[in-house]
Amino acid sequence: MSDGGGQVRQRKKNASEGGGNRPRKSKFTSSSGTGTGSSPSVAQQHQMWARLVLMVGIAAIVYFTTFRTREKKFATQREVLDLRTQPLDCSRPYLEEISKFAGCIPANCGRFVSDKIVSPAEAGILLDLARAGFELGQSAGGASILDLHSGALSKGTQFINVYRLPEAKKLFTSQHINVYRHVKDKVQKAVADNFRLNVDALHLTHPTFFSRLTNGTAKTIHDEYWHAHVDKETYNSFHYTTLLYLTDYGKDFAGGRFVFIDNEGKHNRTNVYIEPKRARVSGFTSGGENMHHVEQVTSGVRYAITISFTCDREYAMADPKFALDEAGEEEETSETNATTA
Ligand SMILES: O=C(O)CCC(=O)C(=O)O
Ligand SMILES: [Fe+2]
Repeated sequence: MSDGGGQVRQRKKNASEGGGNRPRKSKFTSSSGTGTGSSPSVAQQHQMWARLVLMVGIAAIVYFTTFRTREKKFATQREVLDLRTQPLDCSRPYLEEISKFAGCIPANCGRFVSDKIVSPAEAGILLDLARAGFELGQSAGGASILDLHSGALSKGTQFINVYRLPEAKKLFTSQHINVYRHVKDKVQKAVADNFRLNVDALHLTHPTFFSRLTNGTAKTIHDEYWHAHVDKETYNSFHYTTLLYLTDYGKDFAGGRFVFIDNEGKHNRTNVYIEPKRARVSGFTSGGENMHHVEQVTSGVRYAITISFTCDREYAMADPKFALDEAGEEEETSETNATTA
């Protein structure tokens, strides 16, 4: 303590002596190399460091108390969930729109996850179907889609119509078709039950598609699957989104968790994670209350199906016919939808 006081007094004295003599003093300092002139003393350096550390500390406290991201696990890989739900307030635009559709208005907006709607065997059959489909075409980047309704299949940097490929005839068996329809019906019922809707007021809509995600470098915008988005904004027709996972996070692939981004006020957010698991179904209202993204896959292959529903009859879509027996007819009527990824 007393040393410090002495130095302060000494500095004051030096300063008053310095007066109009600065050039001479600085010459002396540089030649002697003692560092007593313009270079800070050790005590001064300590003081500077202390101030810097204090400032960084204060900045860190301000940052971490102002911008906070919490993390919650909604469904982990190890759990086997009958049903887990999270009610939420609907976003205003979603509520305004959905209010027009009697029988299709949710009791609450929100989200659910269940491992009991689809059996692992059914998911296995759909995985075989997906693998067989993606044998015929894949994106040059990390995200491929196969839409069995429109026939759209990623190929290189474009989309082709899978139903125009002769090989497709052998691929899609009646077992595949039946399981696909049955699974869709069960998922539709689960959405109706969870949000207390009239199941007949809910219609399958497009795009409903298989996805295959890898860590491949994105070649087009369709490969960039990891951006945060609101489904109602990305796909105008959606009112309820469901996802059926066909492969396992942590076993078949790394990364690739599904993340809801819950913004609480301006600076606080909670990331709510769903770890994909074979046969796991998640469902949620497609408005701004359920902003989400998919983490980038870092290794392996992630397969899932996005099954989407609308309340608007105008956007309703029939089950896929896989009408390969009437291929000629299909070729003319199928539209390649290149906007799904
Ligand atoms: O595959 C997923 O987990 C989510 C995909 C997605 O966000 C979407 O299809 O809109
Ligand atoms: Fe989405």
